[in-house]
Amino acid sequence: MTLLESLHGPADLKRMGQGQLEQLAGEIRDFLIDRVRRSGGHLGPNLGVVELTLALHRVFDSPRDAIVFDVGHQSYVHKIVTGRREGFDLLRQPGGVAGYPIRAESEHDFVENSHASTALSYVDGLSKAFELSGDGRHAVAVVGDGALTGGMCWEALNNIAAEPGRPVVIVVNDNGRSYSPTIGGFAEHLASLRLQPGYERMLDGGKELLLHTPVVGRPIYAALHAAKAGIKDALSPQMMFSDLGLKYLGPVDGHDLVALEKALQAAKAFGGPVVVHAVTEKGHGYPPAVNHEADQMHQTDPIDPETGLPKPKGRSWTSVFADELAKIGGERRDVVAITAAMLRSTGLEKFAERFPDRWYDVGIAEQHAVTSAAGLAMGGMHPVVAVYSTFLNRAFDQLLMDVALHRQPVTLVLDRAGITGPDGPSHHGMWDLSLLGMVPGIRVAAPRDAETLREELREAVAVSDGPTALRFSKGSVADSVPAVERAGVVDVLRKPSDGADVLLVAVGAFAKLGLEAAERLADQGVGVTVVDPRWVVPAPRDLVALAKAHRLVVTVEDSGRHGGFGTALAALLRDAEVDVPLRDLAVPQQFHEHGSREEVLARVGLTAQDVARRVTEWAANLVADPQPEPAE
Ligand SMILES: Cc1ncc(C[n+]2csc(CCOP(=O)(O)OP(=O)(O)O)c2C)c(N)n1
Ligand SMILES: CC(=O)[C@@H](O)[C@H](O)COP(=O)(O)O
Ligand SMILES: [Mg+2]
Repeated sequence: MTLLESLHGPADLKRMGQGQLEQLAGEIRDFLIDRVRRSGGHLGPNLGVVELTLALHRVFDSPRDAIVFDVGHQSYVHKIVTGRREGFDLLRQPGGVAGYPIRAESEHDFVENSHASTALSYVDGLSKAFELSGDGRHAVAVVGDGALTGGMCWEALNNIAAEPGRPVVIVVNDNGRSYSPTIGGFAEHLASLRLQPGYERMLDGGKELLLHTPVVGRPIYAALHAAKAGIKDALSPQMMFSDLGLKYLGPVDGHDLVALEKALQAAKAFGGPVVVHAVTEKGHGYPPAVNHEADQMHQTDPIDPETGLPKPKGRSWTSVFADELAKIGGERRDVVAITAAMLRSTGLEKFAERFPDRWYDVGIAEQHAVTSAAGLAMGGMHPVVAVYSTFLNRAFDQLLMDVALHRQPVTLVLDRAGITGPDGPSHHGMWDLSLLGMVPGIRVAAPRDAETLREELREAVAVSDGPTALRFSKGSVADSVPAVERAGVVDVLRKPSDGADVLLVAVGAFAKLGLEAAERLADQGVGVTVVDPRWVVPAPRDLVALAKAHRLVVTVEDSGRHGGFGTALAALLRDAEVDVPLRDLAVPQQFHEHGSREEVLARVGLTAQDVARRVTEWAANLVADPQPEPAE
């Protein structure tokens, strides 16, 4: 039996000797590589925290002590240590362990939200609760150097530093990268600390020397020890943490189990807020990850054992956007691009390569990204801010009050809109249409294929009197879906020659799903007109006339139902006093567990078969008359 097989919980870990721990770390690395190559996932980040996680669970007593992982994508080792090794056979799949902490999975898991920069706020709150309950529990945050570029971290630090008696342990997992190298002044500060390896060791060495120097050694040591704090600050680089009043321990080699345990024990005993600065390497122990030129396998798809590379996928929505924006950049010098630490994965890399002085990486700081964009727009630029749909939530007030209130020409490109899949409930892009529908003056497009993405992106960056947004799904771009005719700004995708009772309005990537449903319904004798509104906020008025010419309107969208497109179109028809019944099919307003995109869509009833079945039910209830008004 391997040590990994004998590991059923943190207690087993605490009984292991140094040699066993080193062996266990190797077995865990082999296990991670094997499982993640098969299922996909965050291989790089988790290989980087093997020793750190083992040390954390040996020094602290989870779940009595709360260990909170920021983002949570680096919690695989934590899951292995807390008895969930078997669940990795179906990592990020239904029935297997999630790729992030899940409270229902284990009492050792505290935070499920994968949005970055929250861990310090959680441990601030937890430590206050532990202090009030007086049971001496520790609140420990594991926060990456990337997450530390998020504003919430500094809001939390401002509070944590104000309470010198509150035992908060902040473990900075510093591997120098988010996806790509972490940017900004703070990242440079951390780097300067990394470059002062073990000035603690230097101080300890001086102490040993003096204590062994006869006669004069001890008095000199005593004098220096009394002045240690001043000496240390003089020797150590200017440190933000200590200037904030936080005890700083480090930098510590994040792959040295002994050093890590020593630092964490000191932090645990300190009795106040303390930062342990662990220097780690993303992908550590696996050269294909360490040397991975783009992002050190921050997130890898399943790897083909034949080629040793991720399995090829179709052309992505992101790549279509990337190419078109780069072309636009050559035509429009005012167009600039902003990323929140996700240059490649949001498709801005090509633009950045072609226009090196017209793009900005602001760190994991979506709020700052949007308001900075408002500033760029006020200065005469047209910023394109590319973020994943779910992360726009973070910057809603900035969009509403810093961009839209000032009618600034900022374009948001929302990748991963709709159900994403393996990254679970906090990653599905199901909130953007509900949020954007509240923003006065914004115009939002939902392209259905590559051609409409190109067209609607150009239309968006041509708008100069207010914000615009585009939303498209994760993964491979939909096959081209041609229009058979236009009705104003609306594309008609299917129009039965013998008329139709049902108007099916399919939003964005769901155009193809709408057409497939219409074919199923035609086989059952139900006539369906399928249209793509293209611009979905505000709902286009051309849909009013189309609705009047049918007996039932059905909308289908890859977005949350509450405040979605269906809700908006129902309001438009109501205001136009059109009393054709409308039924809206959308993502149920709940948190949806991980699975593949297809599995989750099937789970929530958004397949062509589901749509056809629901429309059949609704069409069957249509009264015999009145006949629809003739098309205008
Ligand atoms: C608000 C928000 N924006 C973007 C992301 C996407 N994201 C996931 S992990 C990551 C990088 C995190 O870097 P770091 O905190 O240094 O952790 P590491 O991967 O290096 O362990 C990013 C940008 C996110 N999870 N949350
Ligand atoms: C943890 C995180 O926010 C991302 O790394 C997430 O896994 C999205 O990955 P995709 O880029 O594959 O959608
Ligand atoms: Mg990092």
